[in-house]
Amino acid sequence: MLSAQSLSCIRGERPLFEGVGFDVGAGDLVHVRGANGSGKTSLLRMLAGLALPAAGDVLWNGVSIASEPAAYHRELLYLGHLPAIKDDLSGTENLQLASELDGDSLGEDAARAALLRIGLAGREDLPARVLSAGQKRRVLLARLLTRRARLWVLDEPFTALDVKAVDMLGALVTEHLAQGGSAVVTSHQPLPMADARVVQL
Ligand SMILES: Nc1ncnc2c1ncn2[C@@H]1O[C@H](COP(=O)(O)OP(=O)(O)OP(=O)(O)O)[C@@H](O)[C@H]1O
Repeated sequence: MLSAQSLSCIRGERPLFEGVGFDVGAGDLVHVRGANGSGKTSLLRMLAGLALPAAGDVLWNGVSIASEPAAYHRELLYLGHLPAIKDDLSGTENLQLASELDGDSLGEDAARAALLRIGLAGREDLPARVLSAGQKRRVLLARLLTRRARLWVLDEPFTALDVKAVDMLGALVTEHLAQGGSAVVTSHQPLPMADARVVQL
């Protein structure tokens, strides 16, 4: 269970938000909403342990994520809103590299299978630099298939996706929740998945 407790964020001199609190248990989906610049990405970076709150704390199963970061990161999959993929590497290589950075090992066949399922058949070996924006995002999203994590923290995952890919991602999140996973998602659009709890910044 993830617990955001009275989180405050200050950027420069400006308080962005304060007193933000919510819990995310097994099977829960939280939709973080707010205008451009309201602090959604800043909040998600705090939840991922990549930024410290000005006040408040983030707990995972009752323990501050700052005190046991390694244990927390094994349970977490954070996908930022800019495609964090290497342009010179193919989709397959990008997935394998991401897995290595997580301390795991992903076989080439498994990487290819994930890319196939995410709709990139025939594009597996192209350098990411020649992929379209939506295809690059699909490479990033393929990590949802190749890495087991109980908590998904996804920043604008629907950006640049076509209608089919939006449905596919919605189905992946729904499946993850049905298996007892949890997810925190930012999106300017209503989510295609049912029963999201909205946190408004
Ligand atoms: N390191 C920083 N120093 C100063 N200001 C920052 C820093 N990082 C972010 N900001 C500012 O904090 C505000 C919130 O940024 P953030 O990316 O969290 O917003 P957001 O809600 O995700 O926006 P969007 O909907 O446009 O993606 C913005 O005004 C941004 O310019």
